[in-house]
Amino acid sequence: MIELEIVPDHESASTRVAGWIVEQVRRKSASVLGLATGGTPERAYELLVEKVQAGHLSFSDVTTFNLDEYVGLSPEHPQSYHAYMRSRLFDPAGFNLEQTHLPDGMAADLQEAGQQYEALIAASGGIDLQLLGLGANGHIGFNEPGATEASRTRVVDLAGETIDANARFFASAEEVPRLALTMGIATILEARAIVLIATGESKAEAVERAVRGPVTPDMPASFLQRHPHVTFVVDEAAASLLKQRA
Ligand SMILES: N[C@@H]1[C@@H](O)[C@H](O)[C@@H](COP(=O)(O)O)O[C@@H]1O
Repeated sequence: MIELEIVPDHESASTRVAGWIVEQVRRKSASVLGLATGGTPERAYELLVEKVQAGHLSFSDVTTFNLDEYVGLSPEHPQSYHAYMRSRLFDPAGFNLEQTHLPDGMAADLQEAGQQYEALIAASGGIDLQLLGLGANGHIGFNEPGATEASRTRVVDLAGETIDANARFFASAEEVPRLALTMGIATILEARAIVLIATGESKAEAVERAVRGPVTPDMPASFLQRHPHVTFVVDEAAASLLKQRA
């Protein structure tokens, strides 16, 4: 069952999601957080940084695991998810980089890197709270349509629409990597709690199909229906089709 929180706009969705993370860390300082990239969670990260800088929050005992990374981009590449996380959250919120983990998209053996990532997550005790964004095509992490419920951290081909959607962060679509290393659906579903943030009209169809549609690899986010503690925080625009067809 997916729980829905419909809020007016992106700002209130960001506030809600940041609040969720704050509550988790206050309840358990040594929380293991699963983190997401993309444009949607940027504001939530900003709000968390403000709290840390004001002395109201500390991530000093937290461990983090990110969902995914492009294959072939070094951590220094400005569009790598390593760089994204360092600039948006890890550096300004005072993380020690040893607390943070992202898949190694530069590994010589990517399959082995995926297995090692799974082992690290397991050794940490598992993810307490996983933050997710949502692709307009229904992807979570980089689990594109076709991803199976049993999938684990592995190399995937990016869908054409994902390459086009993410081209805005690169000089051109040609520069967007074609491959990524991503946690699988099974990896994500093992988190104890999941919160997904989706805002804007471009996500409305994916939200509606994920929440109401059949559970199918065609809509990877629909697998979240199988998780006992998952909440979607969506703004009015992203909830528009849910409301229309209610
Ligand atoms: N791999 C990421 C996802 O983790 C993210 O949730 C999604 C949506 O991105 P945005 O928030 O920019 O719409 O696409 C990216 O490609």
